[in-house]
Amino acid sequence: MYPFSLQDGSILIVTAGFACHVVFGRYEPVKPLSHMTLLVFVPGILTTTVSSSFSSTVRALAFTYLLYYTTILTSILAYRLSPFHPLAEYPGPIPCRISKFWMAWISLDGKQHKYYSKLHQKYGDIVRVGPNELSFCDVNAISPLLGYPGLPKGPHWDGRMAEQTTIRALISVRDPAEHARRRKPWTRAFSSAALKGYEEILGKRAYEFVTALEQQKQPINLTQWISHFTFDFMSDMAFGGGSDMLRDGDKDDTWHLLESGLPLALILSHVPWLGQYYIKLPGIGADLKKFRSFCQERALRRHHQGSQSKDLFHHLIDEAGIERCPPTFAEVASDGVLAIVAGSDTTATTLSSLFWALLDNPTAYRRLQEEIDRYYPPGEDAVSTAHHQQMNYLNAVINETLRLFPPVLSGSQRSVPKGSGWKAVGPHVIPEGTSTFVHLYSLHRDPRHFSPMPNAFWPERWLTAEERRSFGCPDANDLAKATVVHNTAAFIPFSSGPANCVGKNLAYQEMRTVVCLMMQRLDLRFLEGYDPRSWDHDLKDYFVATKGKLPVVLSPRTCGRHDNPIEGHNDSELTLPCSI
Ligand code: HEM
Repeated sequence: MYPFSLQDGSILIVTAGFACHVVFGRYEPVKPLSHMTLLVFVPGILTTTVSSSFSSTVRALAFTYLLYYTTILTSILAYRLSPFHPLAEYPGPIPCRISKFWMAWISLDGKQHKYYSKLHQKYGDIVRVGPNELSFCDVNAISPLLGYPGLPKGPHWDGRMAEQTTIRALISVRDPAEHARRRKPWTRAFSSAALKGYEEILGKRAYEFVTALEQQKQPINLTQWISHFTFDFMSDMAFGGGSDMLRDGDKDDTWHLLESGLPLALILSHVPWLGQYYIKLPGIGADLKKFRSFCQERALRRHHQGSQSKDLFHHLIDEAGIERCPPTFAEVASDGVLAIVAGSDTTATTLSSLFWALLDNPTAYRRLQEEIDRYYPPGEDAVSTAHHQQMNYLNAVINETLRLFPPVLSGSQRSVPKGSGWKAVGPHVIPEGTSTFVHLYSLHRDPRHFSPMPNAFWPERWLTAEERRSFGCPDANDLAKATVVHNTAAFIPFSSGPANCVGKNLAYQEMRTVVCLMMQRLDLRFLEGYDPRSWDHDLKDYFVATKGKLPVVLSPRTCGRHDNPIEGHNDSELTLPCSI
């Protein structure tokens, strides 16, 4: 080694730095041992080439590491910003193009959906939001990216589910063939026949929920009550019970564990290789780890108890013995955790947003109340699903809520597999190794698809002009003159294609049942002093949205039809169409 001059040694270090960047770019090593080798051992060995030029080993080490890291960083920076990068043609802010750490930083405050939305307004329908990632606000991208055969799930799951080293939850299975195999029991679990079987479990929980609400004499935080209800219901479905948050509150801190782990999970999804460190460090992500082991323990208990009813677990574990190759317990346990996370927070967010929107829009509240009173007058069983399909206004209110506040605000990632070459999305070529997603928040509020008032809660947009008239909308005539754009192809709150939300029908059933029962039996109003504008402000995007408080005052309805309990409230959104 000693014959090296400082110049020769430096050239060697710089060359090794470039080589290191190439290795990272091509093989994307994630294991800490690979990182140690490339980032610690290699420069350590290279120090010997320059040590004779320095008065001490410490100085030689400092020089080598500094030069090595500077070379790597310069090389990465130059490449990612250069016209030679495969995504060079796509516009995006410089920090996004340089590193995913930027998005990890931006997403910390839960406002990444707003950030992406601003980027789409500035840069257009396709934005480069990471060195190798594109966000789409383009209805024509839905089918190529998400539809059949679509693209496999993206690497963001590698970080999010890092501790699931051997068996992964369905949502994060990246191999399409394996994903299709794992999805089979889920599809059966949400067939029409299976859903019919869940009516009893749902009805029982919904009655408990609304009865408990009826007893509340003081103002309540409705989001918390709804969250506890959805959690109890999904626990019934996934683990045959074991949770009674409605009765006991969050005494085990479970809901807190679920939501407090979300910001870290989002960071890990932006920088997936960090996941390998997260699983090894005992203090990091304790809440996330605790929540997952809590669910796993419930799954184990449910497995030992055996079947009490045909719940979700019954189908997932294949208790009926239908599958030739039944899923393993490990697979089902990890899917049980998924059922709780995917099934409770999403519906809780939608239901909470729905009641917020109704209370903020008295005309919509009144119209829905009238419809519910027509189909479910006093004495009528409001948890029966018999009328759900005919209830156009109810379905319009749910869809309008999902349009404005999709619980997965920024959509779910896909990636163009390495070795596949590229993927065509209309006239655009998306090179292999690129991660992509359709940004739901931007797409759902795009005036090219939803107009007028793309940012306003206006359920009437989901009705035909004829239906609008049948509701006696005073705005119907004015709207007949306005151009109403309503492109349902751009409405994908449950994503799309072979890996979309498999629980969609259960979610609709649950939301319709709860809304009908609550509005049959309760009047709601905002607590005086509550500022409705805080809802949007408090809504945070941690892949699954989290929401703020919704303070409401409840009063039992004594007879079926009531005057609008919030008559006189300033209903600014709904006066707008008349002035178009
Ligand atoms: C309003 C309610 C809900 C919304 C808006 C929603 C939305 C979504 C979205 C956007 C995805 C990602 C799909 C993708 O990767 O493309 C997803 C996946 C999933 N959801 Fe839902 N979800 C809801 C309720 C539920 C419920 C009640 C369940 C029941 C357990 C559920 C179970 C799942 C599962 C298992 C997946 C993974 C599907 C797969 O990868 O094949 N979801 N959901």
